[in-house]
Parts: sequence; structure tokens; C-alpha cells
Amino acid sequence: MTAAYVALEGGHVIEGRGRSPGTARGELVFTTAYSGYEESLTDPSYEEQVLTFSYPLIGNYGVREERFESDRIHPRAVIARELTDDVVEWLDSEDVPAVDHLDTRDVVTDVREEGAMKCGIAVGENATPDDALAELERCKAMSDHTEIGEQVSVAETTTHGADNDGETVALVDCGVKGSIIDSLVARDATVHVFPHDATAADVDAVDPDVLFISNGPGDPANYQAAVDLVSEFVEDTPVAGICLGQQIVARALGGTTEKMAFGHRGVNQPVLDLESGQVVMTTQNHGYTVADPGDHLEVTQINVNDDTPEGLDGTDYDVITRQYHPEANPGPEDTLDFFDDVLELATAETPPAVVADD
Ligand SMILES: NC(=O)CC[C@H](N)C(=O)O
Repeated sequence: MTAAYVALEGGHVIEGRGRSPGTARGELVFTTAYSGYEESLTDPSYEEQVLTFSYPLIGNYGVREERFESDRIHPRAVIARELTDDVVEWLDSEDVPAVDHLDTRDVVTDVREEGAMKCGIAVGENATPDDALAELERCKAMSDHTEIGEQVSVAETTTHGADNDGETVALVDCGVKGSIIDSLVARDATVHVFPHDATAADVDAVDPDVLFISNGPGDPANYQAAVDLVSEFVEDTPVAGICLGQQIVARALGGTTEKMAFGHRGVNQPVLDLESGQVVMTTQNHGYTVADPGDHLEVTQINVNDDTPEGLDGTDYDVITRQYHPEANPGPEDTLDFFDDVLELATAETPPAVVADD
């Protein structure tokens, strides 16, 4: 075991036990999820962040690739009270620094009180507090990661469920989780996954029944191409979105987004559906929120803890979005029917088949 230091914005340095060596910097956030570490670590929405697990033991059921949401680990570094050897081996194999044996209650309390903050990490035989402080010094604010979409998106368009008979989905990949694509393909959709900066002509070429904006890391203000795409399509094509997708859709329709103090990350965030009065448990991972939905969207679901918008519907256009993660990986499966609703919206817009009248 080696030395490990975590330098927090403001200069406070916490000492821990080094498990996977290296230096890193990023926005310090925490998740309260007590399982699902494989899904969280491979969720592209954690790009440029340092993930603290508030649950004290991480790795107790091993590491299995079939649970991965993408092909790599996205947080820049990982902090937990206790990491198992299995998970450390995985982090080490991808050069992701890891620290344990520190009081994560202190880290979480700091983030809750001060908000998500920059941090610097140094782990290794000769690591020093100054190395961690030097990383902190170089850490950018999340909103300054203007090219973050490029870091996580596909380079070329790919197609999933090509042999399916259902709806055609044009999914804009701003850092999509694999289980979102799987949820659509399992419902017989053909999903064309486009780079985050796809043009209207690219998307038009597949004649989509619905334009779907994915989840993804960073500030929605840094995804102007996707915002423009929504504006161009929304009059004629149904639009759906998850998490970053909800934020992008709101920005495209005259709404605004803002940074939250420390965000929502966990698997037991209660959400109230304003029409049915039903509360569902949801899985979440976001640090921004829709501040004002604008004139073309209405809030249909809210977070029970802080009233922030969790679901939006179009008032003038066919639009449906969620701030939480209905694909529920990890998470309770209360919300999977979102994908049925999206495909129903898409079906409704499909012009009736022309039947020969002979
Ligand atoms: N999971 C997501 O799509 C996250 C959205 C956005 N990056 C946020 O932090 O709010």
C-alpha cells in the first residue's frame, strides 16, 4: 500500500491509503448508491469527475464486463472507505488512481456543504501532499470542459437492432450508456447512434421516427450542435431525452439550465408524477438541472427532495424527457416504461401506411 493524498478546493489535504497509483484531477462528487459500482464507473457522464462512494464497501460482488455501460472507466479517480482487490485491479488496469481508508463521511459532508468542488489526487510510493495540490491547481471548472462531448461520443455513426421491425431512432451520443440503447433495441427499435455534433443532414438520412438525445458529462451549454439539432427537428419529429438530453432539449426550446450545489447521484431519488400522484424511486447522476423549461415544455414530474424538474412534456410539440435514468442500470426498475412512452410518441407521428384502394 502506498501514500495517497486528496487536495480539496480551498487547500485542505486529506490523507488515505493508495490502492491504484497515479495523479488525477477533476470535479469531486459523491454517489450514495450502495450497489452498481461497475455501471457507475463505466457511465460516461462521470467523465472529468472524481467519484466518491458514500457506501463504505465497494467491490464486494466482483467485476463483470456484462454490467459495463461503456468500454472504459470514466471518473478520473475513485475514493471509497474500502475497495476490494477485484475492483482495485480493474482500476489499476485502466490507470485510474484509487484511494481508500479515509473517512468518506468527511468528504461527503464537505461536498454537501460547499458543493461539488475541484480536487487533485496523488497516489504512489513517493506521492506528496504538494503533488495533490499541484493537480488541484491545474483542475478546470466543469463548465470549462468545452470539448467534453468529443471525449465520450462515437466517432462514426453505428446502428443497433438493424433487423428490428419497430421504430427508427436517431440517438445523438453525448456519452450514452449502453443500456439506453439496449432498452430501445429490446423494444424492437432500430437505433442509429450519431456523434454528438451530427448535422441535420446526417440525421435526416435515416428518416427517424424519433430524435433521442442521450445522457452525457459536463455542462449542457457545451453541446450547441445537439441543441441546434433539436431546434431543427422538433416541429416535424418527436424528440426525447435522458438526463443531459433533458437539459439540451430544454435549452433548444427556450429554457435555461443551471448548476446544482452538489447534484443528485444515487439509486433512491424519489420522483413524483404530477398527474398520477405516484412516487417512483429513480437512479440519478447529474450536477446540472433545468432552471426554467421555457414556453414550450411543461414539468410533469418533480424530485420530492428539492422540487427540481424530473420530467418534461412538450406543450406544442411531441417531446418527452427525463432527468433521471429510466434504464435503471444500476437502479430500481420503476421507470422502464419511459421507453415504451418514447416509442409510442414516435409511432403516433408515423404517417398512416398507404393502403392500395383497388
Ligand atoms: N447523467 C447525465 O446525463 C448528466 C448530465 C449533466 N452532465 C449533469 O451533470 O447534469
